[in-house]
Amino acid sequence: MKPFVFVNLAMSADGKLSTTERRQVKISGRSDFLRVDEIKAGSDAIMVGIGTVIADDPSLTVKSERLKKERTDRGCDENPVRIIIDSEGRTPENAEILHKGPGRRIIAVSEKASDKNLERLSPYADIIVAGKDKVDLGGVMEALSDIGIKKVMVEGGGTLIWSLFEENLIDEFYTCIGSIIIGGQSAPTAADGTGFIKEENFTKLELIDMEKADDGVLLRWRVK
Ligand SMILES: NC(=O)C1=CN([C@@H]2O[C@H](COP(=O)(O)OP(=O)(O)OC[C@H]3O[C@@H](n4cnc5c(N)ncnc54)[C@H](OP(=O)(O)O)[C@@H]3O)[C@@H](O)[C@H]2O)C=CC1
Ligand SMILES: Nc1nc(O)c(N)c(N[C@@H]2O[C@H](COP(=O)(O)O)[C@@H](O)[C@H]2O)n1
Repeated sequence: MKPFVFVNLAMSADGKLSTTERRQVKISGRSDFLRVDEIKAGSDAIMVGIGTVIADDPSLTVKSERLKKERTDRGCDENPVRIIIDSEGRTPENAEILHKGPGRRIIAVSEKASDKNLERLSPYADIIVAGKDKVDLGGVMEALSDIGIKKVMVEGGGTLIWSLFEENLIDEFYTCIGSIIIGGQSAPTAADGTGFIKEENFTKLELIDMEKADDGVLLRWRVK
């Protein structure tokens, strides 16, 4: 069993998630910020790769007081369970995600993570060990389902999302395309990694919704 998994990203009109320096940039506008807060508050868990934690130092907290209250009124923590995919347990101890706002944190590591790192991180997060070198994402999804997590929002970045597509673990894919060009061959995109080579392996999507969002457009796709 696996939870329902959806990706939400903001990308530039040329398909970039940030700059070649992998610096966090503002891509979407105010109305998208509010939409993202709503879908985050409606999720049981929110997942990012260690690359995003190191580049952006996000907190991944729910921002609106109303949405936080709605969560606590229905018996949930203010914030969804925050999950980091981090083979070696490199997450910095002072990362925002480990400190800001109440709620459970999980760091999914592989067997490569040192005991020292596991000891270092265990005061801040529950640890799931899955996979030999890289984190076994299918195994993590099963473990999440076993602890009652039904809906996972993936915030990025492109390396993690690529692996989730490759392993057919994504159900829906939402992108807010902003009205800027970032450019740069090595700037991250929505699905980096090795890429599919054969057309028959491409992930096929069905467009379920599109709407204007500020100066950009929000596209919602379902994986066929
Ligand atoms: N615009 C937007 O909406 C967003 C933009 N971003 C941007 O994306 C960039 C970060 O993305 P990126 O560098 O791709 O990093 P990711 O956040 O995708 O993290 C990737 C890392 O996760 C670890 N990992 C462990 N197991 C796996 C696995 N099975 N598959 C894939 N990864 C695994 C690897 O590190 P290890 O081997 O050490 O475990 C890997 O390098 C930043 O520039 C950030 O600003 C990020 C989120 C949203
Ligand atoms: N939805 C969206 N729009 C943008 O313009 C963005 N730059 C991002 N980036 C991601 O949002 C996360 C920030 O989380 P916190 O505010 O710290 O909770 C982070 O992962 C960014 O990469 N998203």
